[in-house]
Amino acid sequence: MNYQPLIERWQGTEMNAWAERLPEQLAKGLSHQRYGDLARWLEALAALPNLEVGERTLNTSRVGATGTEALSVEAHDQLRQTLMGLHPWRKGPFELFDVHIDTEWRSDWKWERLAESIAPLTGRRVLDVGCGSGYHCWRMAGAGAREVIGIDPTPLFIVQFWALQKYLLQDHVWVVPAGIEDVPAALKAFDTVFSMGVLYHRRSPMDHLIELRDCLRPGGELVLETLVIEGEAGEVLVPEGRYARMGNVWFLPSCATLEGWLRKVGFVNPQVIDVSNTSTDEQRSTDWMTFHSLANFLDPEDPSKSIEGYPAPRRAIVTANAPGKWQPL
Ligand SMILES: Nc1ncnc2c1ncn2[C@@H]1O[C@H](C[S@+](CC[C@H]([NH3+])C(=O)[O-])CC(=O)[O-])[C@@H](O)[C@H]1O
Repeated sequence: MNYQPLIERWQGTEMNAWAERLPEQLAKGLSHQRYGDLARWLEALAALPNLEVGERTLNTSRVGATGTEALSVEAHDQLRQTLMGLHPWRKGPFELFDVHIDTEWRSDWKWERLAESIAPLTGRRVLDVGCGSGYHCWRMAGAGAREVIGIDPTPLFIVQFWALQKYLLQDHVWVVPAGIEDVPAALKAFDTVFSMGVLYHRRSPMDHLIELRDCLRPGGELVLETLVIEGEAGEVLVPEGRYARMGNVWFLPSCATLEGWLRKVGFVNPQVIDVSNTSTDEQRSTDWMTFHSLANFLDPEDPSKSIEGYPAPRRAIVTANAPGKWQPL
């Protein structure tokens, strides 16, 4: 997990402030003292076999790599077992040398819902906040982005990213162990910023939107995906306890409320590009994520409700622009 090339790439550019902070963030975000399982995950990473890659696919549903020739049964099993050592795999799917990593989420479905409705990523510098193991980061690179930086504070996902990167070898795709609060203030360096599945985890949604705005270059595009409720402008659900078994869920606005929040903090032209109920086909337990999943988080008598009696998960994707005129890099 060598971040030195990224630091060198950023030095002396508009990313310099982050280059200076990154060593400290890495030490904190990948600390063996804080994360007891890290040593085991790093062992799995080191045990991945060296395999010759024939083709890499970044712009299809199953992101991954194929070999120049079929793997032996033993090599296939070794790869599968080693990758299984990084359980749970939540975001995907991936396919490495015929090993299909059937993740908890069909993240490709989310990508399909937004890909045609966002500003083309060609040549853009992109930030993906809360990127997990980086599934969407590779899709962004596959769509032509010049540089993709994912951030996620969960160290297992960082190790999963490096496991995939061993075979995908993209020098313009990085996942950094950091939260949005670790991005230097007012960086204004990204052409497109994605925040998907993060806003409802933030105690202060307005502050999150402001942080996202301040990552963007003038006129840059925000792609925001979050849980919403049906309702009018001004309506918002703040679940008192858990929501769909998640403990850290704060604000679920209606789409109209969310658009109002975006305008209030200075975004222009908010557009709802998709609203979908999450199905138990999209989020489910698999061999690669054996814990409970959405089906266990819904009311067994009435799947239109969460197990706590709130409306079942429904997600909206909204785009909006930072103020100003966007110019290509
Ligand atoms: N402060 C933080 N800053 C950044 N990320 C955070 C923070 N706190 C938690 N996360 C990370 O945000 C991700 C949220 S999942 C969305 C994944 C992907 N985007 C998806 O849209 O499929 C939720 C979902 O399943 O919807 C997790 O990987 C956390 O570690």
